[in-house]
Amino acid sequence: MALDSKIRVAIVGSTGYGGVELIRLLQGHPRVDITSVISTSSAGVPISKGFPHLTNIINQDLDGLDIQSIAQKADVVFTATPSGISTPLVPQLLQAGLKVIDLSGDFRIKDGATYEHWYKHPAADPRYVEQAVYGLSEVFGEEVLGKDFISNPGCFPTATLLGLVPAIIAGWIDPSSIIIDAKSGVSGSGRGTSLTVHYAEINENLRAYKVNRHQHIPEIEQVLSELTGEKVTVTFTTHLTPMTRGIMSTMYAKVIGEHSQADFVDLYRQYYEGRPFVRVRDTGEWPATKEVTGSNFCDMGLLVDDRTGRITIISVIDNIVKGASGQAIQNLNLMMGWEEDLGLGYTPVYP
Ligand SMILES: NC(=O)C1=CN([C@@H]2O[C@H](COP(=O)(O)OP(=O)(O)OC[C@H]3O[C@@H](n4cnc5c(N)ncnc54)[C@H](OP(=O)(O)O)[C@@H]3O)[C@@H](O)[C@H]2O)C=CC1
Ligand SMILES: CC(=O)N[C@@H](CCC(=O)OP(=O)(O)O)C(=O)O
Repeated sequence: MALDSKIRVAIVGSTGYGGVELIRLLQGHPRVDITSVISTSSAGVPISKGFPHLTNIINQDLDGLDIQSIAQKADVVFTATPSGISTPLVPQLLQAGLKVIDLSGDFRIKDGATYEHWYKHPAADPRYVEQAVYGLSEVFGEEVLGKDFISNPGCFPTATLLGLVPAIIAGWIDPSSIIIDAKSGVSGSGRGTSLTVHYAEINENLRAYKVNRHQHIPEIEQVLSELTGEKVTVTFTTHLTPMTRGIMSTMYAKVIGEHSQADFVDLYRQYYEGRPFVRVRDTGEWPATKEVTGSNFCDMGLLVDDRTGRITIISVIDNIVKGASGQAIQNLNLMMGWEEDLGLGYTPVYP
């Protein structure tokens, strides 16, 4: 491919939050042309009809979902579809010769029985689950290069794993002691309405949900188990907060060995050196969700408590950007061998 040539991209689920965000971000990408935006419910309608903020930005009608048509129009497909939809869809796209980046949870969990236990519907064909590369960019990015099929991580696992991985790999925290307390804005649950995200239910309210049964628990445990070589289980509680975007993951773990606060900050900065999207704060400074809104950054702070022997790590992301569409584009860049941050240089929107 010539240096200045562009690849053609299609988006399935382009009327959802993840899909619309892919359009916003990809419009600024120098090596991508969006050639098909796909909707099962609004085919034939101009995308700007439902999303007036895209008027003059993308001048296209929504296409219906047709595999052969996608294969003619595109080289790469993002599937930003609800859980269960990608299971039969992605194999068809791959068989048609397309490269796929799937934003759903359908191909993240390597063990089919575990997937079915947590997601409550049938697991995907194990051959495709095996083929999928888990695209937590800063940790497994090297495995993404040249691959055809990337399973993009979940939003909570992205914030949480980026906060835990350096200490876990170094063996500086006890894997059996990890407790994670996470909060999300309501856009994390997608564009479909439900009583829980009704304004009167969420405004000025804070609610824990899916306690001990969240589908991201096996995803976090799978990665930590792979990295430590032992079976890791975590306590993980999610909360819904009255904000539109943002995830904050607060993690606690027992420190192993004699490692000071300065040692931990050095460890994290070294691990993420050269990675453009992770920013480790100075001691005593803590990130807030607004400091990453609209961007692909993951900001984190950490503090060792000598009194309890525990460390507290706080990590924030924008759930739709680094937690979904931004990381998916980061994976596209890594897959194609481009600069990791190509087209992703967005400064957070503040305030
Ligand atoms: N929102 C977030 O913060 C994050 C989301 N994710 C994951 O990304 C995926 C998309 O999430 P999100 O955009 O929030 O979800 P939304 O509910 O906002 O959008 C999903 C889209 O999928 C399309 N769709 C529905 N049924 C089908 C079908 N049978 N075939 C093809 N397309 C279909 C719909 O569009 P239409 O009816 O027009 O076809 C809909 O707009 C999900 O798997 C989600 O779990 C992951 C990380 C974070
Ligand atoms: C606020 C909110 O409801 N968030 C969703 C995130 C869902 C998601 O991203 O699902 P997959 O990654 O599994 O596809 C949740 O907690 O279930």
